Amino acid sequence: MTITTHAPFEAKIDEIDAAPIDALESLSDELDQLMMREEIDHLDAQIVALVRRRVEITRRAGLARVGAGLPEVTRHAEMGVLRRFEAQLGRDGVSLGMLLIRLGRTGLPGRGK
Ligand SMILES: O=C(O)C(=O)C[C@]1(C(=O)O)C=C[C@@H](O)C=C1
Repeated sequence: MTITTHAPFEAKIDEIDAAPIDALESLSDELDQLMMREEIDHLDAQIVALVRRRVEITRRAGLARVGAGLPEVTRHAEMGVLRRFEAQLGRDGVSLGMLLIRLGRTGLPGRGK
């Protein structure tokens, strides 16, 4: 079970409760920023989990190919990945796709090949 604490929010809400009316706008902006920060952190954690999962699956696919006597790498599939990333994200998408493909080849730090 994951326990999430919202201490920064609670502290901010207490501050808003106690604030004079003319300070409310800037306090509410700070609250928006805290909420956005929390969402960004949450998205980053999801991205990391997805990258880990992708590495695991692509390594398994590579090992299966080797087990079947095929090359570990399939350039055709890699080009398809890069084209899809480019279509969605442009040139930086290609860089991101290459990074993901490379992580699949090298494995994650501390986990061996
Ligand atoms: O699509 C596959 O078959 C994969 O193994 C995945 C993947 C990738 O990272 O996208 C990994 C290695 C291959 O060379 C091609 C593509």
